[in-house]
Amino acid sequence: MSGVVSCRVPGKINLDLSVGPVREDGYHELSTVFHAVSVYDRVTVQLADRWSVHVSGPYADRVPTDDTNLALVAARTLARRRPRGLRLSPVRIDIDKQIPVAGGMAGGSADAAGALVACRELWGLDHVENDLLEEIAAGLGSDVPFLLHGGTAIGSGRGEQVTPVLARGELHWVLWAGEGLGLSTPAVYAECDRLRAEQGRRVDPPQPSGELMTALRRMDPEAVAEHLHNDLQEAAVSLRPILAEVLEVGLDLGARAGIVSGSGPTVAFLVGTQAQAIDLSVGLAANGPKGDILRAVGPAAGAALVQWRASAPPPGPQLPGPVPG
Ligand SMILES: C[C@@](CO)(OP(=O)(O)O)[C@H](O)COP(=O)(O)OP(=O)(O)OC[C@H]1O[C@@H](n2ccc(N)nc2=O)[C@H](O)[C@@H]1O
Ligand SMILES: Nc1ncnc2c1ncn2[C@@H]1O[C@H](COP(=O)(O)OP(=O)(O)O)[C@@H](O)[C@H]1O
Repeated sequence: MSGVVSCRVPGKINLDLSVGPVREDGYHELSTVFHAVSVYDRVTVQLADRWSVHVSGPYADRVPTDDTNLALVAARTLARRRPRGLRLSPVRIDIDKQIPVAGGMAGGSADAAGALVACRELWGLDHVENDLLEEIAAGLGSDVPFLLHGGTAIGSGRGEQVTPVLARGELHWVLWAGEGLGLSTPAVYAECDRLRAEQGRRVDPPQPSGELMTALRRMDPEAVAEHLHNDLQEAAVSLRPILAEVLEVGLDLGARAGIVSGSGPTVAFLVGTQAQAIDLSVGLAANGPKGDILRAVGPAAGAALVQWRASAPPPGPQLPGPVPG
């Protein structure tokens, strides 16, 4: 196969994040409820003479374009799983980055999942079934398998074991992403451990919340709001105290609940309707600490192929405007 293949992939929030003890491999045992939301990156791949990645979009300047870019790592990892004797061309990867970076929304993992799905198609790797793709995804990062699935799902183990949750209907979210506040995931887990040790807290094995599962089956925003929970929130607020203010302003403005997403610092507010989401977005923009405000609906579908073009467009005249990556 040749041409250009594009994949659309969502960001996630965690409706429940229960962090257990540290394992021997250094990871924490988790029970989480992932929820994909309608904020999407687009990952486009095409055959090229050499490996490269180019990033555009509002958060492009915060994404590495060297060998550490997770989409590039994913494509190269998949290429190593080719059948014996088959030679695969390197690819050029273009990412339209709409998911806030280092925000607890798993944008890097999303790009990795998108690159896996797009490159499998581009290279025609039909032997790579979904199970194998998931195994490769898990090796790339704990959140990556979920971004292949999307929807709402329980994550167990270190988060890489994904079981879909039956949930009908949709939830409306307003997301606040602070400018320049990015948090490193390992630093937030370490702060969580530090706070637990300082307070002498016992750490129990993590459990999914039965009440949240029931609320999700009915997709009742009020009941879901009551059972949102994140064990990393205290650590994220400890490292970025402004998040306490963001949560307070959102709740004062009428959100049913607010929660730090994953390791943060993105804050997700749950509201009842689209109209309430618009009201809250306007209120947060006017009264909240400075940040990007995004409206989203969940659950969103996971990594999905959205475009095949026979060839790359010929280089056109240089028009003023955003410079392509
Ligand atoms: C916190 C969560 C919640 O969904 O997401 P983000 O907020 O980063 O998006 C995840 O657990 C992040 O998953 P991901 O970002 O894929 O992490 P990985 O690359 O696998 O691991 C990065 C580092 O995070 C810590 N880590 C991660 C997962 C886990 N169960 N226990 C951990 O202690 C470890 O320090 C590890 O070295
Ligand atoms: N394609 C990518 N998109 C975003 N970040 C990436 C990417 N590849 C590598 N990274 C690195 O991963 C880090 C974590 O980014 P991200 O996945 O957005 O956050 P989080 O782990 O909080 O969900 C970033 O700071 C960045 O250095």
